[in-house]
Amino acid sequence: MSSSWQVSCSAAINGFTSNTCHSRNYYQHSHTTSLQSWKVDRTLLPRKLRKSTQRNTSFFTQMKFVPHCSSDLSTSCREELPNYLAVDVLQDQSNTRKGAVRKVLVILNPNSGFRSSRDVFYKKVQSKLKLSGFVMEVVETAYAGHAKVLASTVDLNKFPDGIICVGGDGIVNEVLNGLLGRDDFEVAIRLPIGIIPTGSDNSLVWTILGIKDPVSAAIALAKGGFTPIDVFAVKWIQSGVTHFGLTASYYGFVADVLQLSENFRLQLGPFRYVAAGILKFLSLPQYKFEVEYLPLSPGKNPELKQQTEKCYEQLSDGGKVSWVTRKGEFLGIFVCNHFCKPARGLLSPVIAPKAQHDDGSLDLILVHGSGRLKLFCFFIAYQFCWHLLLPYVEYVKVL
Ligand SMILES: Nc1ncnc2c1ncn2[C@@H]1O[C@H](COP(=O)(O)OP(=O)(O)OP(=O)(O)O)[C@@H](O)[C@H]1O
Repeated sequence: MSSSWQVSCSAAINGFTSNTCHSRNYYQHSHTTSLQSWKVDRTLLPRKLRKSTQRNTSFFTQMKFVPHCSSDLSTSCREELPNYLAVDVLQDQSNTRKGAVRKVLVILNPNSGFRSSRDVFYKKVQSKLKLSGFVMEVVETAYAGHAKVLASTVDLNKFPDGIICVGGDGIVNEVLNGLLGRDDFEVAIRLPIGIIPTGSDNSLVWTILGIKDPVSAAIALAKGGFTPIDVFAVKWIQSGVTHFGLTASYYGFVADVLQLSENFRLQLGPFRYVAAGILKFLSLPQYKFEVEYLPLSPGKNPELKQQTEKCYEQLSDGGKVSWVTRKGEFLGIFVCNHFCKPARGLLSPVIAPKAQHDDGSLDLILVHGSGRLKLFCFFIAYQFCWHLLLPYVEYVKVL
């Protein structure tokens, strides 16, 4: 069986954000057959959108996205961002200045993580947001995909200041895809997305802003500001379906684990990943992929020279950048938009230590080979962030 997909990165997000090292900000592609053959056809539209002037101050992300048009991307994204006034989270609501009122839709997933979203939001977060001027309409998701439907149909005029997601990376990803799937996506993508992390992992918030508890997230939201984040797109060529993401796209072992883990969500909650990992490890299939990628030219960023050297040698003559092909057995392929730091775990290792969430490129990690021993060594090394030193691991920045 073969599948083909295309990745394009044609946008950036300003503000804060959405997740995954696990996640659903990441796309999970996997097969359960013993031998997998995938054709990977990736196109990354290289323009970076301008960033918010207020950075790293909140969980609000504001997207500016122009899909599939590299030429006019920069001009299409020059509009000024809404100016979020910083307010004191402790101020009394009666003193809230005119203009500081922020009307937002809150999408709450009651099933996220340990299913504590309701408790966390109503007991610890809501009052703080109210005090800082948020006027909220709260909708609880009733089924998987509900957040996407809400984001794709919401009246943008009713909630001009954004959507706050109370949940994990999956909910954020649904909102992202809902907004980008609208007919008026060019307007919708300017809507900020905020996150109150109550999910299993919330890698996006943790990685990019260093915040993992909901109260800190609420305070960050109250303070205002944006964090720019690139958006990448994964297009399944055969079906024509496109998914957007902020965190990563996984293929091979990790993708299979994420997929399998969904079977244990109800029983195990966040511990489902460990159970699925052990099961998949014990029944490890062989994964065979054909990957084509466009390495980032070292000329564009001298600091990246070392990282891309290996691949750059393979580029064609005349300074013309060409695709690099890798074919064979892989334990896994990671395509990361940020360095992917899991919010849980003792050592908090990162998968792609050089990945930047706002640099207009993706970091590709190819784990060559097959077999449990190699996989075990990879994950042990990963715990100490030594995995890139392994001879069968290739790391390259790609467009
Ligand atoms: N009411 C619901 N019932 C069942 N599934 C839901 C419901 N609401 C949302 N979902 C699904 O649950 C998925 C996971 O939700 P979410 O990301 O909030 O939590 P999580 O998986 O615990 O956290 P993380 O994504 O950080 O690991 C979402 O992608 C969504 O499709």
